[in-house]
Amino acid sequence: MSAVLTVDSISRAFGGVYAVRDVGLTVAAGETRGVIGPNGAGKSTLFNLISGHLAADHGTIRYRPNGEERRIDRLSAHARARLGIAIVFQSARLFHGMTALENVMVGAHARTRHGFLAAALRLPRHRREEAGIKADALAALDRVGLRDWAGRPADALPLGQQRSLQLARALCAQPHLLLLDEPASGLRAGEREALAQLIESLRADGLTMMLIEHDVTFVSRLADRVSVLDLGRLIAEGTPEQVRADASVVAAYLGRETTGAAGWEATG
Ligand SMILES: Nc1ncnc2c1ncn2[C@@H]1O[C@H](COP(=O)(O)OP(=O)(O)OP(=O)(O)O)[C@@H](O)[C@H]1O
Repeated sequence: MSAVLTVDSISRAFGGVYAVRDVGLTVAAGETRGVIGPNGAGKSTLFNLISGHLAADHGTIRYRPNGEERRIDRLSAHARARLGIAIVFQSARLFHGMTALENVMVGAHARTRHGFLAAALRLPRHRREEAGIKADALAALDRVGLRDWAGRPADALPLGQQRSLQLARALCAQPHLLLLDEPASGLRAGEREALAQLIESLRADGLTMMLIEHDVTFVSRLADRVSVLDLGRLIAEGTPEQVRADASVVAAYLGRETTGAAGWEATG
């Protein structure tokens, strides 16, 4: 199967300390890739390097949503978003005081062609585009099970549904590669299950995803393959079963993080 994403020897340091060091990985079309590792391993930094919210010091990133492969590591985050790379950040970034629908529509405006002037003047082409965005936003809300919440204030949603709303905002752009940074963190059991089912259904639709997750049971259920980072380096990669049996992975968790070790053992 062809690769959607090829990261080659990517590095990024902060104040002389590597957050990500010489990491290379390939994500196949339609794959769900888990990314795990102890606190501070470099997982979020890796995602920001892929989405363009951080610039790499070294290394290349190539992307092939369909057809031709291109180098994207010098492109802005906005340009990468337009090419279909969407990221859902760990912390909720909703626009308060807006409805659920408006929150999704604001995300979609980033990719409109006519821009601010046409919107400000309310030109016909803008109104047509606006109607299209609204339809896409409603479809995205429907996809995550929030269609009935479209007109309600985003702040009124429980945390689990706020996460789904962020996912809807990402899906509204019809991405080819979706990066999810700990989408289940802080959720209650029922909310986690709903989120897992949603991710499974996106996977069944063939969407290529990368998923940072601390809970090894959760990631093992969802991921085709798992990449393990520790202290900025990629220390293991394989199926969930393979990485769980990898001595260096077990050592990284047991050595540095009590909660991680507990989560690890719980998977048996
Ligand atoms: N903007 C920044 N400025 C300085 N240091 C940073 C910055 N972002 C990340 N780091 C450092 O880089 C390292 C990797 O951090 P990162 O957030 O990528 O790890 P992580 O694996 O996502 O951790 P967690 O599981 O705790 O979210 C850490 O030592 C962190 O302190």
